[in-house]
Formats: sequence, structure tokens, C-alpha cells
Amino acid sequence: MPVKICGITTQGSLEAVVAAKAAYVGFVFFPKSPRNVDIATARELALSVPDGLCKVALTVNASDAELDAILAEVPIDMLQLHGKETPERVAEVKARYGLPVMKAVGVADAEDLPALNAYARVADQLLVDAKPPKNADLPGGNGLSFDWSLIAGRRWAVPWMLAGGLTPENVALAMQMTGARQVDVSSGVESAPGVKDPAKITAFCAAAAG
Ligand SMILES: O=C(O)c1ccccc1NCC(=O)[C@H](O)[C@H](O)COP(=O)(O)O
Repeated sequence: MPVKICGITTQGSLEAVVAAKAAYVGFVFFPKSPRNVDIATARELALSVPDGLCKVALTVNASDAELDAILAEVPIDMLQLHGKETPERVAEVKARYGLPVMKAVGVADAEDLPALNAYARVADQLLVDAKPPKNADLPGGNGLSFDWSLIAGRRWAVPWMLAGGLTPENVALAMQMTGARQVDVSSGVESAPGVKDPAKITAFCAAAAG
């Protein structure tokens, strides 16, 4: 299933992700997030992920020391950089850790689109997400959509995922309107901030599969 379920914090929700045959599972390392996991918890969860499900570590403007600490303990397959990391920093992280890097880019209007081309030159994947509101506590995971027509029919040099305010109810339309072949969700499969709902995970993956 071309789906990333982001912000998994418990074994129960991880089981739902596995059962729904998602392709990616995301662990959030950002203390302000209701989905934050500490390294020990992430390690325990990641060790129980079956082969074939890509384990993504999501960080925000992380230093080398912070990334070193995560990667020393948690078996991670991909890094998601969700802060203000520059293209140079993306390239540096890729070279230092030898892992695929997905760069999240926030979109609110057409002025945000050129950044996607710049990051496509250095990242392995793009996450095309809604731009957070000004003064938001979180740079992602806000349950907000952007105007999908802004990226309708657009393509980049690397694979990309659509994110931002997706739900089991709107994901099929979002994929149809944008041409996205991969999608990412967090709030849209929760019953409360940080609390994943297994039934919504199942419904989301089924709706994304078409
Ligand atoms: O999810 C978080 O709490 C989070 C915190 C800090 C940076 C990024 C975060 N989430 C990034 C994601 O990949 C989300 O899945 C993506 O922004 C979509 O979120 P949502 O609109 O809630 O589905």
C-alpha cells in the first residue's frame, strides 16, 4: 500500500499499520509533539516491524549528535527531515548516514513550489505537506490541507508523497486531483491528538489503495 502512517507510539497501533499493509511507518522525534517517542520506545517498536515495512525517523532541525543518538539505537530505514534544513544540510545528512532522506516541504501557495525543485536535487523523496500556520507549535501533523490544485499534474525528479489533512474520506480524491501515488497521514487516523485509531488506519489504507 503506498501509504505512510506517521506518529506511531504504541505496539497496538503498529499492529494496525502492519495489518493494513502500509509501506512506511513514521516515528516522531520531536518533544513538543503529542506523537513524540523516546529512543527506547522507538527501538522497541522498530525491532518488531516486519521486513518490507520502511521505518522512518522524523526529525526537525536535528543536529548530528541527535541523529547519531537515534541511529545508534533504532534500526531506521529512512530519515524524514521536517524542519528548516537547507538543501546543503539534506545532502550532508545523506552522506553522513548513508540512509535515504525524505525532505518535507510545506506548501500554502504557488511561491512555495520552487523549493520542491531545489530539494528534489538532493533528497531521495519529497513529502509535499501543508505549510503550518504561523506560530504553530508543530511544523507538521496539524491536520490541515493545502489547495491540491497547486500541484495537480506536477512531477519532480524523485518520488514524492502527498500529506496534510488527509483522511479516509478525502484521500482518494486528493490522489486523483494531485496524481500522488504515495500518501502520508497522521491526525486523520487519530481519535485524539497522538492517539491512533486502528479502524481509521485500516480505512485510510483501503481508501488509498482505491
Ligand atoms: O506529526 C507530528 O506531530 C509532527 C511533529 C513535528 C514535525 C512533523 C510532524 N508530522 C509530520 C508528518 O509526516 C505528518 O504525517 C504530516 O505532516 C501530515 O500530518 P497530518 O496533516 O496530521 O496528517
